[in-house]
Amino acid sequence: MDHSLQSAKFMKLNKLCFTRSGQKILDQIEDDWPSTGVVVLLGANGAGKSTLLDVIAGIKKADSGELILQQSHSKFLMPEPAAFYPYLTVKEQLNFIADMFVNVQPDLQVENAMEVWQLHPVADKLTKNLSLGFRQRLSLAQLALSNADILLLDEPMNGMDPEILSVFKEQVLTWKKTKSVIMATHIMHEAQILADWVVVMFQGKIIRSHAYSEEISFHQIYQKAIDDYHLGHAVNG
Ligand SMILES: Nc1ncnc2c1ncn2[C@@H]1O[C@H](COP(=O)(O)OP(=O)(O)OP(=O)(O)O)[C@@H](O)[C@H]1O
Repeated sequence: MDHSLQSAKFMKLNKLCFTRSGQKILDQIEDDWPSTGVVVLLGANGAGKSTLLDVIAGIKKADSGELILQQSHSKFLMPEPAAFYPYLTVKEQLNFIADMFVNVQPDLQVENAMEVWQLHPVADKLTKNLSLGFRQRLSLAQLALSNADILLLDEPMNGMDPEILSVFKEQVLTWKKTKSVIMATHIMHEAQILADWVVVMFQGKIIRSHAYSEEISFHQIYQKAIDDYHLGHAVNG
């Protein structure tokens, strides 16, 4: 574990709230996250992970509270499900993203992204006809082309075959040296290999958040966080 991560905080979540139809989807979210490395968000279905990523990305606006970044940063979200222009081919979709984000040698960078994420077999396929695994690859290729320094990944490992999963892990380990990678996932045993920081969400709240040390599994951290939360509630109640 890199202990410098604990001091080099860069993103402050200050009492973020997001309520819809009377449900507190984000309930006074408060936390500080490090400037580089991988922050993993764990939580049951409906805990609020995707909503939090959307608020950080700026796709959803919190009803109250604020997100404070130490400097200005570019952000790029890999949403779940992945979203593309349905009638563009894979190659056209990547060229479109490169036009927006890539200043230097866009053709070369598109080619490189296609190579890394093994997209050549589907280069001329319409994005609407891609399988789940290839949609994830294309979404990750877009993320790489964005050159953003905060990468927000919502369930990135869904549908990946073992070969592309190992490419994914290799890429994340490279990205995390210089970028902040914030990832929501249910695939705990793979995520814990990549993590520097772990966050557990429950019913719109962050109930645990700390630097991650490999001595203890995500499964144990998650279970203990939930147990302690219920115990705290029982004691307080
Ligand atoms: N715009 C909205 N209007 C009403 N309810 C919403 C809205 N956005 C999210 N929700 C609800 O907020 C809750 C949290 O959803 P969210 O997708 O953030 O959870 P999650 O932790 O990502 O879940 P999962 O693991 O299933 O992806 C869910 O109950 C969802 O139905």
